Amino acid sequence: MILDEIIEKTKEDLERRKVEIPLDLLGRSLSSNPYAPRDVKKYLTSTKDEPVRIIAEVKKASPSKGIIKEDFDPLAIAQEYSANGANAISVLTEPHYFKGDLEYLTQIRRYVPTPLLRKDFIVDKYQIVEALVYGADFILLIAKALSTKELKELYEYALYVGLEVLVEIHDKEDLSKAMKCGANIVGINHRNLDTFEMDMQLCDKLIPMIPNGKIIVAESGVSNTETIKRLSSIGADAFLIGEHFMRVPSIKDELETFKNAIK
Ligand SMILES: O=C(O)c1ccccc1NCC(=O)[C@H](O)[C@H](O)COP(=O)(O)O
Repeated sequence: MILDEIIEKTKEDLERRKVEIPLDLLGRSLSSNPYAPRDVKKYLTSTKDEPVRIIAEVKKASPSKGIIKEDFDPLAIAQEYSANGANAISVLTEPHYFKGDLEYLTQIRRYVPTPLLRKDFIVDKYQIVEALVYGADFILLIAKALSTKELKELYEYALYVGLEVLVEIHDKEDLSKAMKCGANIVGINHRNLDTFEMDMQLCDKLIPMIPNGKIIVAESGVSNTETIKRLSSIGADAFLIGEHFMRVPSIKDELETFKNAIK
């Protein structure tokens, strides 16, 4: 199972990083951290004036597609997203399967004003402190990868250090975990992270089960305005889009089209 494999590798790497830079040392660098996390909820909540919110992803590769973008310049991509109306930017930091890097967060945070998501497989408080130190505003927690207790502990720790959390779900059990931890931002991932199968009808099943007042993010496989219009009409606030933006000839044109899907 690919998700288990990624988590296993993540834990191995983590043990090494914890020896290289122990948590207290990592935490100490926060006293000189120039980047306070922004409150991302206001950036991701759909409003009458700006109904479609976009989290645009900086994504070089993935387990399902291999290398997606050969000539990959994370800063240039993030600058283009920011200049053309992305409400947040998702930065993949997992190195083995997505060819990401934690340093991308810092590079982008230095020059780009848009809020940043650390998109990784977070299983430990150490990674949350890293997210803060490297310049993220919010993190991803994948319900499928964590027990209810782990999810709640990591969620509360993230909020405690000032980071918001996107809690990702794929089925009813995940949703139940997300609600138990009190998630405010719920991401519905159309992609099954073990089989890579896409279920573009998943929001239709899960959104009606989510209590009012939550910010809902539709994740993966979004590549046209019809999907954005349809999912917005049933309650999606925001859309997390990676591969599609990596492959289009003009990010500017595509972002503009998606942002104006509802008028
Ligand atoms: O993208 C994958 O192949 C993948 C495989 C296993 C675990 C996670 C995976 N992707 C992470 C994501 O959730 C997506 O990068 C994100 O939702 C954007 O999806 P897309 O627009 O389809 O690139």
